[in-house]
Amino acid sequence: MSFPAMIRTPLPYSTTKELSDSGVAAAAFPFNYIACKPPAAAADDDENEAADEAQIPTIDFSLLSSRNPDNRAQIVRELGRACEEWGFFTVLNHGVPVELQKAMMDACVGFFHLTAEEKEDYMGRHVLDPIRFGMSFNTKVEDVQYWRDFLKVFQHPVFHYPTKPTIFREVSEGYSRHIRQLGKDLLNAIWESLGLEENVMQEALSLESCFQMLAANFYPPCPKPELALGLPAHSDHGLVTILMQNGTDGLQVMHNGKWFGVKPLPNSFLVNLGDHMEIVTNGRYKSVLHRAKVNNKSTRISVVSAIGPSLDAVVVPAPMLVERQKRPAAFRGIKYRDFMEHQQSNKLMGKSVLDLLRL
Ligand SMILES: O=C(O)CCC(=O)C(=O)O
Ligand SMILES: [Fe+2]
Repeated sequence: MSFPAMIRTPLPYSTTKELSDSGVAAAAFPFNYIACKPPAAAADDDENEAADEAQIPTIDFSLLSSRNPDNRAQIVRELGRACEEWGFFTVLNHGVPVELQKAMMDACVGFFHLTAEEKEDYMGRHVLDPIRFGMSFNTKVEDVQYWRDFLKVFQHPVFHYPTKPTIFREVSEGYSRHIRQLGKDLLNAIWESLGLEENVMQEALSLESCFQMLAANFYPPCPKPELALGLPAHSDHGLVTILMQNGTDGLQVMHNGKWFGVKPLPNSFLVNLGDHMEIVTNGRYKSVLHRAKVNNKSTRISVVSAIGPSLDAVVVPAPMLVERQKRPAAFRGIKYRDFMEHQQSNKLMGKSVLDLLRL
């Protein structure tokens, strides 16, 4: 087995895009980007990646507003099953205009194509800063860097936007409103699937001032995709995450101990449950581990909307569920802001932050 030549000193590129565009990593792959074992040593992992065709649950969102109560009851049951068995599903007929999705994707592309100097305004910021650009996940604490640039923008309860490209403001304002409504409708159906009352949950999580963040991920072509990762295995911090991507695949979700490659259906959103869903349901609906692979052919872009409780909410397992499950609360409460800050300031590692709260 031959290892590629490796660079051991830090590289003078301020973004992953610049590094990819430069072509230097093709000649000598930078040592600090090696996140995976070389293929020959990773035979076990490869076996785990076999099952791409498996059916990820699909939810026809239009049935949630059906006049026929049997249709709604049926889809709520299906949603509950998808949450319980996968923590991950595809949403079809979601009502978000396809032109708006495309415009949002284009605005994100426009941002990543700004010069490194223009993006630098948003670099090196605190993890709770409402607009933040960076590479990898958190370069301050990581030994391994991930093959990714990102833009994170807080959109609710206060709407923020980067000033360039100028179209970003208008497009992301409309997109965030549609996605927030989709998220709220999904949450209400999820509460219903558990027999929880909408207004009780609304109050417990202060959902009128729910936190919403847009994270745009830019994974440029990587000359050694088998050695690098776009993002390592992790769960998201919020309640639900709603994801769209450009035409390039790379997302994998963990299901029954195996990695599943996700190939989204046209005009669909992928939804995964976050750690706060696991906390509030006392472990009944679990957050799902996922990761992003990279490839050596084309840039992959994912645009991810995280929807969570109010940043000031202290989330605990819903008392009604705890009572019904006849087992004690499995998590202690923490303010959502503190949870998020902790996750974003440390190395991204599986469910490491949620694990700290287990009782
Ligand atoms: O790029 C993807 O598909 C996943 C992104 C992701 O997991 C995240 O931003 O939290
Ligand atoms: Fe994620």
